[in-house]
Amino acid sequence: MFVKVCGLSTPESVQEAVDSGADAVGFVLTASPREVTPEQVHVLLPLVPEGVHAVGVFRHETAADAVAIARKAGLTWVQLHGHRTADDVKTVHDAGMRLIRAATMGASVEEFGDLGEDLFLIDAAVPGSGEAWDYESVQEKGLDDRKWLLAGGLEPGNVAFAATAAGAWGVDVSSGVEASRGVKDLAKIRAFVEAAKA
Ligand SMILES: O=C(O)c1ccccc1NCC(=O)[C@H](O)[C@H](O)COP(=O)(O)O
Repeated sequence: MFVKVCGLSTPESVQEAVDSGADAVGFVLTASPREVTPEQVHVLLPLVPEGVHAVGVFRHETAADAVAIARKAGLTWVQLHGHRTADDVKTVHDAGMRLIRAATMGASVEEFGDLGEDLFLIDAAVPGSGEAWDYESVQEKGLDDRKWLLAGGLEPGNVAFAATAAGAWGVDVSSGVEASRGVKDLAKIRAFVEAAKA
């Protein structure tokens, strides 16, 4: 099970995610209680070993702006929330970067299609809100062999059930490993990664 821990902003939380075995870590470079600057990401990046994807997360930015900010931060992966098109995927790939494209269950049939992204993510209506949803309902979307991540309201206690119910290839978490909004709980990060990997 691929595991991404998102919304990291301190050396301790990045180190804990990496040591716990996370496959990817996310840095929120858009308006959020978890927002970090490209300069902060630069300081945190040396803690992320080769093989663990470091991802810049964006919501309202254009793909071109996201690429520019990610480049400034030293990142080669971007995660784009919101309505996105094949042109956005091309913009990211033309920049030599890789893309996690995020959608919600309310997205159109086209948005649920494979637009060429490297990973697809299905999230709650409001990203980073900690809201759980009907994970099993994804099964009706026919994602079959797609590489996709489940997100929204996951936590150490429900990740195994949720990933199984949804048939997810991987999982992504932020709120469920926090002590309070924007403040990561190191023990919860470890418990989450262990539960997901188990
Ligand atoms: O974390 C945010 O505040 C955020 C803001 C804008 C776009 C994306 C954001 N976060 C994305 C993530 O942290 C994950 O992809 C996912 O939404 C986590 O959901 P949850 O575990 O329910 O917080």
